[in-house]
Amino acid sequence: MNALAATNRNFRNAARILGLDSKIEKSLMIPFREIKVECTIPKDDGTLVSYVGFRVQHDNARGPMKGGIRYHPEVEPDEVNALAQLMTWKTAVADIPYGGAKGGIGCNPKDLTTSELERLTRVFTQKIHDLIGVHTDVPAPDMGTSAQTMAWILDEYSKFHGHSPAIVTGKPLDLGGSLGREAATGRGVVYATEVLLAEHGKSVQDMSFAIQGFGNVGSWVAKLLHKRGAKIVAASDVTGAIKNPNGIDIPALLKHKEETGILSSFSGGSAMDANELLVHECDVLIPCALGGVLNRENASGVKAKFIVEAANHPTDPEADEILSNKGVVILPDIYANAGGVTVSYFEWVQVSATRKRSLSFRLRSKVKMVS
Ligand SMILES: NC(=O)C1=CN([C@@H]2O[C@H](COP(=O)(O)OP(=O)(O)OC[C@H]3O[C@@H](n4cnc5c(N)ncnc54)[C@H](O)[C@@H]3O)[C@@H](O)[C@H]2O)C=CC1
Ligand SMILES: O=C(O)CCC(=O)C(=O)O
Repeated sequence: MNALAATNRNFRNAARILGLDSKIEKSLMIPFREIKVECTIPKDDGTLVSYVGFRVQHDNARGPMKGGIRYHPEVEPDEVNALAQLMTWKTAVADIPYGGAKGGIGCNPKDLTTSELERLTRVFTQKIHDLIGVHTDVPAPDMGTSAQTMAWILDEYSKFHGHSPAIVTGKPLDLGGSLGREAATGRGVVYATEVLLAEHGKSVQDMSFAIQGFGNVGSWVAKLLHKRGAKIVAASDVTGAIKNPNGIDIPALLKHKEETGILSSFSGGSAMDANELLVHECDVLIPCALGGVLNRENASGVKAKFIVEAANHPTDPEADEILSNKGVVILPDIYANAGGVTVSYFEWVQVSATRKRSLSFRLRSKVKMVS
């Protein structure tokens, strides 16, 4: 199902349960602003290449709009709209004073060199700089982007508006980033999983896990679960999947991935088809990659008793219904993965407070010099 249709359907159901006024329901389904920009850059060999960049600002009733920037070939308007809407609900669930936004560029970052990625990020920032702002819309990393991407945005934005470290979160520590932001989404997923299992009289040590996606979120989830003594029986990324019924040695897998870039060639498990991971034998399935991966085609084959949505909207509404009928417990994305945006909020507050202190210090020094 189309990502926006799915998100709207879930929202309409929630609105009905809440007894939300139909006029408010309608206004919340229409985004505050949708931005679409052309981003043309010279590649390293001098040829020009054009991409389309998006930023959807969904709602700002509770505070500045907040959400990641994704670089992925499947980035398209409906998907970004859906993700922006989810950010509004997520910041409300986490009770942080933000609204929701999301952005992205339809590109494959793996096909671009570092300097091409830098040029693309800077051009995108030039196109949107007057529509984002420290108190209006604050981007962060998402799939295919990182602290480095945020540093480029910060630098480019600051050329127009003066040094503005609070314009992005998830930036490098040297530029005012927060300790723990990189791990925060995965850590939040693990805390949420522990609470969910405890409610069912279980603990992570008793359970077997399958993890789809081994990037920022998936690798932190795996690392932290493994540290707690959980058994991870399957893991995947875009290059393939591996399984080991006795539990994968996660630190060794992380090292292997860093050295080779290929998860499925790890000798501590046997390779399997990446799609198989979703229907692999396990107690808890944690999708940490793309949206819509659980759908009517594969939902009936899911063996897990619990699904923790670390990715955004990994379960489409048709799959939701099939899984619920099977008694599978699903922990929704807007709760399960809210650790990232929560630490982003702390980073934003810290850097804003530091900037205010340093401005008032500079002002006091000037007054002193004058007097
Ligand atoms: N980074 C963050 O702080 C947050 C991320 N999320 C969500 O978590 C998910 C993952 O984000 P990140 O880890 O940041 O992205 P990332 O770019 O660091 O990692 C994505 C991972 O997914 C894998 N992948 C891509 N296609 C796949 C496929 N077809 N099958 C299996 N694996 C595949 C990639 O190989 C990579 O390992 C996304 O849905 C994102 O929106 C949610 C909240 C915050
Ligand atoms: O940290 C942030 O501001 C946004 C994180 C994000 O994009 C998400 O939670 O999906």
